[in-house]
Amino acid sequence: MNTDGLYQLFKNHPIVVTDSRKIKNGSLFFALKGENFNGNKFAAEALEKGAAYAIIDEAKYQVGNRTILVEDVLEALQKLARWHKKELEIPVLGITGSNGKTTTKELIAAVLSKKFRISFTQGNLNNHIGVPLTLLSMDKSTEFGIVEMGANHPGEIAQLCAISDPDYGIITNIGRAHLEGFGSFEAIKKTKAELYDYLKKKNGTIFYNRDNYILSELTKSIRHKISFGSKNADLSGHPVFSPPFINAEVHFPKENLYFNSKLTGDYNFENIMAAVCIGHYFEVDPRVIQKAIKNYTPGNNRSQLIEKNNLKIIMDAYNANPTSMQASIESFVSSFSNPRYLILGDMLELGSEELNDHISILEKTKKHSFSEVLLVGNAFTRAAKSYSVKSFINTNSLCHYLAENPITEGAVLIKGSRGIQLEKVLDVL
Ligand SMILES: CC(=O)N[C@H]1[C@@H](OP(=O)(O)OP(=O)(O)OC[C@H]2O[C@@H](n3ccc(=O)[nH]c3=O)[C@H](O)[C@@H]2O)O[C@H](CO)[C@@H](O)[C@@H]1O[C@H](C)C(=O)N[C@@H](C)C(=O)N[C@H](CCC(=O)N[C@@H](CCC[C@@H](N)C(=O)O)C(=O)O)C(=O)O
Ligand SMILES: Nc1ncnc2c1ncn2[C@@H]1O[C@H](COP(=O)(O)OP(=O)(O)OP(=O)(O)O)[C@@H](O)[C@H]1O
Ligand SMILES: C[C@@H](N)C(=O)N[C@H](C)C(=O)O
Repeated sequence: MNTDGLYQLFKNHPIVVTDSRKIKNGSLFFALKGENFNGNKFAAEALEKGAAYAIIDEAKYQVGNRTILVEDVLEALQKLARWHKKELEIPVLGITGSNGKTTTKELIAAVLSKKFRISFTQGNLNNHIGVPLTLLSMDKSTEFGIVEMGANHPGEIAQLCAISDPDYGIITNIGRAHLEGFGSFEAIKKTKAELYDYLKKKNGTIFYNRDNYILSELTKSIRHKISFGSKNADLSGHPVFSPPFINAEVHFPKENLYFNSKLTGDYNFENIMAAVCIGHYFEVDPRVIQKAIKNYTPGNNRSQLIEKNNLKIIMDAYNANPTSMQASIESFVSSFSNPRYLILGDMLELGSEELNDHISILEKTKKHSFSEVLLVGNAFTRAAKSYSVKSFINTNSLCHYLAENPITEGAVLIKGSRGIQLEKVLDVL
């Protein structure tokens, strides 16, 4: 069946499900292939459980007339999403970047939802499957779409733009994340800039951080652009540190307004400014924007402040790369004095630069004084050999150590890649 045909089915059954364990009545089940399973095998089960149709790409799994055979299920899902976006005729804002995509997206969503009926990426569903699912969750009532786009290899943002067809875009920043898949910083830059390339071609509008040199350079040839930042920007403001939270004073044409947040980490200033700028552009009342920013509480181990026993814990264990780890440590140092502790986990997916990048972080930690630096993971353990810091092969070993040697007071930064599971440390603090 072609995309037009599928779209007719989708119009009558506008709920897309990709997991037979989570079937909804009357839904369309897309039988994806993944690392562990072949979704085709669950087509019959999905239909039994109430799916209206199952979209498959292996003829041997056809059952009756409610299995729809396509060439490639993933491709069919992506094409359907693109078709749907065109049919909806709503503006879509695309967000990519190395760090801060989800936080910025959540802040923008909080702001724009005060004026529009919006639909936006849930959690981190930002890849070649998550982006189509996000688009297909939008319906006729949606007035504005916000789509987060993630990448760990070259060309991926162009592919996601082709699916989501954004009208507006923002790159949060470009840093050294997922170097293993990209191969080089230049490749990261080129891939992220694919969002600008796409918008340039369709005369779309981009929002960018004027303080960021790389982004300012990349936007030079773009016509429709709106900047934010600390100076010389269309909307300027400056960070106001209220440790451990970061706030912003923003200079609107007629007044200066103060934006409180529940976000730790001074790097969140740019995320807040992005949301304020985009809200202002779409004419959300600045005082309404203030409230939206103030009410946003980060979750899922992203720059969270947790107070436990006598400790102030910055839980930042959702992900890590050289750029964000450096930003996190710097912000921690300017927020807290001793007693302060660093618990750092490996930064994953760095490829051949792994050892050097971990050593660089240790060099940075030497410039400040900490009550203790505790490291977790293979890369940090190798890097730590010539430093007087303790390292542990995994989080469980660190937990055993902390149970015997508790941290009793002060501030603790917990930062590491998702795979290191540093959040488990919270149980023993
Ligand atoms: C395909 C899928 O959605 N898989 C999810 C599923 O995995 P599972 O282990 O169950 O098996 P398979 O993937 O092999 O299964 C194939 C299909 O079979 C279905 N199925 C299985 C068993 C059964 O009984 N019935 C069935 O119907 C199954 O549902 C599959 O459809 O569950 C896992 C646990 O919940 C999910 O983790 C897994 O999700 C995959 C990884 C996925 O891609 N999900 C997207 C919706 C998504 O957007 N996920 C994001 C990840 C975003 C991310 O990491 N972004 C990076 C950058 C982007 C990199 C990109 N190149 C990439 O590789 O992803 C970033 O840094 O931001 C998320 O989950 O957060
Ligand atoms: N503007 C920023 N600059 C540097 N680091 C940041 C910035 N914003 C967030 N971070 C760091 O990145 C972590 C994850 O934030 P967030 O989930 O918003 O990023 P993301 O880009 O969506 O991540 P992912 O690619 O894994 O989805 C934060 O906890 C923080 O440590
Ligand atoms: C969690 C995932 N989106 C990610 O960013 N992974 C990297 C490798 C990390 O956890 O640091």
